[in-house]
Amino acid sequence: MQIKIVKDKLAGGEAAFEMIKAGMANNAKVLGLATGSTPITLYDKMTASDLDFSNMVSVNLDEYVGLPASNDQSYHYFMNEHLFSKKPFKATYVPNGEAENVEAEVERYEKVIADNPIDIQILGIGRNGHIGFNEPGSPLDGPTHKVALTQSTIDANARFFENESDVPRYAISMGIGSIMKSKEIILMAYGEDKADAIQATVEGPVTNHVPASVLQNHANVTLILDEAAASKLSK
Ligand SMILES: N[C@@H]1[C@@H](O)[C@H](O)[C@@H](COP(=O)(O)O)O[C@@H]1O
Repeated sequence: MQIKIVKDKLAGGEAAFEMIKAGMANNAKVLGLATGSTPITLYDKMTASDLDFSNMVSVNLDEYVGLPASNDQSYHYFMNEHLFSKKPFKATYVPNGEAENVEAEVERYEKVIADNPIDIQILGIGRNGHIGFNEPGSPLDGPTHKVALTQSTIDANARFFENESDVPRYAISMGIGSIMKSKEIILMAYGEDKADAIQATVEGPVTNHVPASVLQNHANVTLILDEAAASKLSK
């Protein structure tokens, strides 16, 4: 793993942007995209730039089950708000959380990934080490699947909803196996809330108790961290 320590999340977004730009100059065509607060500075940088994404395809990691795309907490809404409404892409894919048949949607989405192999995957990380919505205990080689969110993730997301009971309990997520097929992976983490997860990801054993630790087995991973997120690393 390569580790880049940056001053703050603005510098982190810029560093990730430069890597995407270099990847696109090197023929990258498919970006794997993430939601959460972490990638916002990257998306801001992308929308402010004159880099042309109209030949690029994007494939998002995950979506809540049961939230309509019009709900401002859905990941469809988030992506439109922060990126897609401002930067045209050739095609953008996000799992359909409103699908009546979730199993069929999971299969359709895995086919989307197979048809659009991801060149550069952007990741954030949950406080418990989850990537996408692959919670601790997820198989390290699994495909897209329906996930029951853990209480820690529900609690972390509760601040965005009026009541805790409004937080969705399920999501559709790209599997860890699907993520690991990406040619290049950029994981960003900022703030001391993420320090334990980053320490376990980088220095702990590869275990599905810390899903991000599997990235140790990937040949091309860069972690972009601020000082606080990197503060528990031993070197
Ligand atoms: N499914 C998303 C993840 O993709 C994201 O990495 C995580 C951390 O969010 P934040 O970046 O807001 O800390 O939140 C959610 O669980």
